[in-house]
Amino acid sequence: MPSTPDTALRIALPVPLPRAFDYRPPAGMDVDAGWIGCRVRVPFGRGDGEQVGVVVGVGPAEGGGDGLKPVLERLDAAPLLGGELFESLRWLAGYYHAPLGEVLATALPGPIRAGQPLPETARHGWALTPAGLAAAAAPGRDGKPRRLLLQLAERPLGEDLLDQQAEDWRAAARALAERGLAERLVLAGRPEPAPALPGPPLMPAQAQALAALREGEGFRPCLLEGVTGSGKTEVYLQAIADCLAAGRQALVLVPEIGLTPQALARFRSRLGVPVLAYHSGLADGERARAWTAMLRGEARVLVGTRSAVFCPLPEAGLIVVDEEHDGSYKQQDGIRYHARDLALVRASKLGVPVLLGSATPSLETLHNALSGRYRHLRLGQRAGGARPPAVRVVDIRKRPLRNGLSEDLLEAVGRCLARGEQALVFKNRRGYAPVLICHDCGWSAHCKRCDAAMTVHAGGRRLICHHCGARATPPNACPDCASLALQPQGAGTERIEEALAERFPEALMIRVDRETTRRRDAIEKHLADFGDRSGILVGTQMLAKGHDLPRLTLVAVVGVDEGLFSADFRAGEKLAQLLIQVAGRAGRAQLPGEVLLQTHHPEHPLLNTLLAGGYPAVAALQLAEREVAQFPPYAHLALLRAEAPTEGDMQGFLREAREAFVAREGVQLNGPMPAPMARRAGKARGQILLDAAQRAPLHAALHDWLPKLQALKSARRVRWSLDVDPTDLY
Ligand SMILES: Nc1ncnc2c1ncn2[C@@H]1O[C@H](COP(=O)(O)OP(=O)(O)OP(=O)(O)O)[C@@H](O)[C@H]1O
Ligand SMILES: [Zn+2]
Repeated sequence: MPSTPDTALRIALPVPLPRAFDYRPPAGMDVDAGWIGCRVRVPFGRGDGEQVGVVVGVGPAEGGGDGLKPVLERLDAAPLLGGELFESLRWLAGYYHAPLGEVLATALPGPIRAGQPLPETARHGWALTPAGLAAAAAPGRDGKPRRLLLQLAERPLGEDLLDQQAEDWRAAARALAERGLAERLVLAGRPEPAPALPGPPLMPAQAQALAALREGEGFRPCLLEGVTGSGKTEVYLQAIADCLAAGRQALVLVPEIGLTPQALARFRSRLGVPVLAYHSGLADGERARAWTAMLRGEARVLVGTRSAVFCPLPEAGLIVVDEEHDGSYKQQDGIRYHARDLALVRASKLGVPVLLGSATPSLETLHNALSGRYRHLRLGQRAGGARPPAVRVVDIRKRPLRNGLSEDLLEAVGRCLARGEQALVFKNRRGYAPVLICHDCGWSAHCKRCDAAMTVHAGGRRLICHHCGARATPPNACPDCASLALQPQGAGTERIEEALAERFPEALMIRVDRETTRRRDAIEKHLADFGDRSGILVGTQMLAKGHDLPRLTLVAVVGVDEGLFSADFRAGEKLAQLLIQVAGRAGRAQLPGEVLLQTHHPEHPLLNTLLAGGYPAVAALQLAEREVAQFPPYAHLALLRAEAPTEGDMQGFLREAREAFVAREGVQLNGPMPAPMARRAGKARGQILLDAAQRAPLHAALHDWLPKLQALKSARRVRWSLDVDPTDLY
């Protein structure tokens, strides 16, 4: 459209205001729809403040063009956020009731958001210098640098190919560069496809799933429900290979702890094209490069965690969401989006299949599959001849326990070690023991700032609050009754490790939890050190998925009971998922596996259902309960959370929020009520829960409510947020 004096550019800025801002085009420039999706630099705020925003509209200025400030600079010649991605982000802003400017800022990698030019995405490689060639011809000491030197003597190699061969070539390359033997350079042309390793021939169920996926055209949401070890990843790999052969790009989302070097190496060795990784552990520049390489179509496959769902897919062919039930797909602050749900929306706008895989699908997804909205593909058996593990409940009522471990469990570990195999003792909690309790009066050590017990660490010498990180020294005597009978209650991983070491002093043992594995690759290192030697692994949920340990034949679960009784309506679903996932670590190869569940409640319906019918039976039971109670997926929720230094401010805001709510047919407002954890880090916390049988009235109600909340004076004294489809009610 030709610019008139009134034409304005509507710009979304990364500020917490739910509107776009009008600016005048730069002097003497015509603007048209081609500006939409481009970044611009604009004056904003007082003085010479500036912001980088994205043009979201072009048209007559609201209230005339007078007085509008001009755009300072257009940063992109062609739209950065075009077509589908832009539409999907608009959907996201609408659905989560978040300002579009903040959504766009969340979607863009840091340097791009900050207005930097798009990074260079040319492929880099390594080649030998003349000195390097001479060194390669001469004899030398063997080692990683030497092996790389000999490889490069044959021809220069791209970094993507080097990545495909070994994760740790960079240190060797640096060592060669420091000695002037090799140098990094830009490679011309497209990557030559590396030889892809062939996969095993598919089993009939896998072949059927793949055939069903190939059927039809356009958007096809599919649930691939396959028991652990049934070969879901093989199906993804074949589907991705199809997609690549058709000349299209694939996006694979994996959970936070699923993006292991092992997993990446499997994708890389099997696909024969560079596979980019995308996760929060990457440097900003690397993320910007991966994002841009997808935008330019140079990259064909990207495997990443939650935020990878924002990668451009101009030539999309497939989206895979592995372990679709995993909690890490939901962002728990800022814009509280669910990456799986956004993946579905993107696939539908892109007109491509989306494959949701899990052994333990979320009840939301399962409900969609059972009601026919998604195709339901099943893999009922383990691949490669592995049998499902035998599961046994160990009743520990009135049985003596050694540091929380029953004799049955210890004997099973002993038998496993005697066979020369590996045992995993799994506890869904870290720390030496959960709480310090006075055996005489019942006093327990609580965090001064949170409504939570502190956890005993370091063999009893330290208390840590796992909610705010506060540390304290345990008192010598009970502050309430002066008794000296202070005892740690319950068994954490440290204490289990101690108990096992006492019983099996000779056994090789490692503990894998957040304390021992701060770094992303630490688990891998632990497991590599362990190798396939016989021994005991003690761990928390970090070990529950993803890892393939062929000699692991016994999984013993301690502390099942904590998950059986909880206020959270999702607790049963989460416990069943965790038990199935951790049980899935046992007996994945040729050796048969055994699983022990140690509990005080052997009659609990959830455990019995799980034993008799596996996850599908538990899911059916839970779905029936949710239907009766009208919880998701049979109802839709939105949660308004508020926290403030004083109880009064928090309650005042929630009271006014309730008054500002306009009643709407089909939407129930519950509260204000205290949050399940009513104090955290010294702040009082409360909430209001909205529920509705239908989404539309819920969203209409939120749409009316939000501007009123923003206008409340009391809102300035609290921190508040709105969570659409909350996954936990804390
Ligand atoms: N058709 C097949 N023939 C032989 N072995 C197979 C076949 N498909 C998969 N496998 C092997 O079985 C094991 C499990 O397969 P895979 O990792 O694909 O399963 P999964 O369902 O993705 O596992 P998880 O439970 O970790 O999600 C792997 O070692 C894999 O190489
Ligand atoms: Zn605390």
